[in-house]
Amino acid sequence: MEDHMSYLELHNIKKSYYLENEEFPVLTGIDLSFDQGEFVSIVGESGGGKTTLMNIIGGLDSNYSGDVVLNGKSLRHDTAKQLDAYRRQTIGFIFQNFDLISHLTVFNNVMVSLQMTKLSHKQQEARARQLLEQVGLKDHMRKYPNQLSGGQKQRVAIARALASDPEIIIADEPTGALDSQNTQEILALLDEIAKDGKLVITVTHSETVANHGTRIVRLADGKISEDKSIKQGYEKSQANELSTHTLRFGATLKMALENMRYNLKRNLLIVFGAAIGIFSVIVMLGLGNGVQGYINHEIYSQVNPNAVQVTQNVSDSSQDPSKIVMKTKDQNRLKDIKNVKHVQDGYFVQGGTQLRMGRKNASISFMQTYNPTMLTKSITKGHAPKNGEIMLTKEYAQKLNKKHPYSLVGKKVTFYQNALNKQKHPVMLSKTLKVSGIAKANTGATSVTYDTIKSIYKSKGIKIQPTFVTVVIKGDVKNVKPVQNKIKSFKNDKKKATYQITGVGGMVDTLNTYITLAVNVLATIAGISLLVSAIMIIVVLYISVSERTKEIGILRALGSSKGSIRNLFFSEAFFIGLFSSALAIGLAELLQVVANNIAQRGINYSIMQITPGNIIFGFVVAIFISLLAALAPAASAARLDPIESLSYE
Ligand SMILES: Nc1ncnc2c1ncn2[C@@H]1O[C@H](COP(=O)(O)OP(=O)(O)OP(=O)(O)O)[C@@H](O)[C@H]1O
Repeated sequence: MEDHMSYLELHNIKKSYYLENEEFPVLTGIDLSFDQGEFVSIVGESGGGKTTLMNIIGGLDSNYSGDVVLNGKSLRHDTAKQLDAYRRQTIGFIFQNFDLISHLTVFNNVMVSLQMTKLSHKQQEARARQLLEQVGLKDHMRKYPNQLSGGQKQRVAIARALASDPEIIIADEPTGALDSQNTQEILALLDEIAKDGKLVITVTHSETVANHGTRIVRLADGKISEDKSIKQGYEKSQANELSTHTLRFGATLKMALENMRYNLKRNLLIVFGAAIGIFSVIVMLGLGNGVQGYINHEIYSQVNPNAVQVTQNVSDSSQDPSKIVMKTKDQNRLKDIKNVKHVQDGYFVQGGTQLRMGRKNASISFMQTYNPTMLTKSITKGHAPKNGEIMLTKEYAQKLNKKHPYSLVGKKVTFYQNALNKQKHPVMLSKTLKVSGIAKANTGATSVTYDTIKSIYKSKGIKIQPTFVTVVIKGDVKNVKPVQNKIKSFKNDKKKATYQITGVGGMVDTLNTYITLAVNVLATIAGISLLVSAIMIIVVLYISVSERTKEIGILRALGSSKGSIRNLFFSEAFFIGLFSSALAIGLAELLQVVANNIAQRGINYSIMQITPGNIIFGFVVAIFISLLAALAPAASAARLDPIESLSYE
């Protein structure tokens, strides 16, 4: 009859394993009570269910019948989160095979547990140092587990188990892998812990270990066959467990970094592989900007971007000449558009034009009135035509003077033009004009002023009306597009566009649309390598999960929640994304320097222009894709069963 309540009580614990519906009972009704200050050894034949019982006591297994009661409170109804907290705070595990995390130093192995306590970072470090000194590892803190002897590894495990100052230490064959010398030392440490008033429960096959404790419990056929006290238990501890929380995101980030550093070569390759995709996308975007800029630069060096030529939209090719006239009504409408400075009359002279100078002739297929779309800087010699003057392209000037086309500037030429008069009779117009200047080869450049052409026609009684107008736009080039869009938006009664934008302005617009399209297609193709990168990251993370199954089991035993395990892999993916985008951007910038250097020499223009927006885009896309790729592997890591993970080889 119990007249007092023990610290830890097991009530009628039963557990069976099932293989294809066949029941294998392992524990068939265990009743035990333990108190603080006891050092209990559980012995029994192999396969007798000792480990199974420890997993139940340790909160790793909740699939049993019966009850575990801690300090009067049953674990039965604890949620998964409460069991995590129980393992973190109340239980310290020590395993036969030490189960240290191989990519963390001795110090950091202990820190993993301490990071789950609410101590400040300073206090955590101080406690890690103090615990390692306590187990005699003062000089080995910076080593990795594979640089330690078996006995030393087990001391690290003990220091780690003590991190949160838990009340219960569970040691499953803690000396099973050790020689007799080390066994003695580890037993002495466990005895110390019990003396401090903790409850130490070990599973053992060794009589030496069993005789070292205060009590021996024997298991046979799933039941307790013997329970004997060999020594008086120690005084119960006065110290309190430290309060804890699960592994925080900052800690998982740090662990992910340490893991990447431990497998440096492999991770560098992964980062490099992932960088290729981002690199090609950024390069494509940068080249797109550059090519577009270059083409616009080339075009705008010959024409004025702030002026657009507008005609009536005569798609139905009707021969009615009155339909192509830009009437006052049209002009006023255009003048009223926001940012339009003024609208200027223009006239196309098509066919039947001849120039004569001395005995030389040049026939001109197309000519228009001089207007502000032409840039004065495209005039190589002389100036724009004034009234009574004509500007020639170099091509036509050469027809009149092959050797010295520029010598024509200032000379007189006779202009002949076939036309129909009011009575529809052919007449020949003629007028002597002075050559004002020679412009770069460009069809629109052979030109006279609107007033000049008007007066030439008027001399034969023919009245002309503007066949196009030039709309001049105020201020910045960025005002041009809205004006163009507005012009295109006017509709006639057939719901068709009333006007058409002709000349280079319209062409630039179309060209830019095509370039943007081409760049997007290329960037999408480059994006396919992003997909390859993403698949690679998924594969790598799955491999990482299976490689680190044991580590996941250890972390779960130490009390990390599923969420922390998930975060561990998200952290790793985050770094892969971050580092690969940084590498990709670095490489792209480097390529940009080289490419622009070459381009400057060739075409005098920086052909690759990576914008800050492109860089931010690269970072965001890389990290987003990496995190997306981590979704499935991280979830599968979090789903792993802690007991199975711990026994994973
Ligand atoms: N996941 C499992 N599925 C099926 N059977 C299991 C599983 N885990 C353990 N067992 C079985 O339950 C029994 C008890 O196993 P347990 O590991 O608890 O024994 P043990 O007393 O710790 O043995 P040992 O002293 O050899 O370590 C064994 O027969 C084992 O085969």
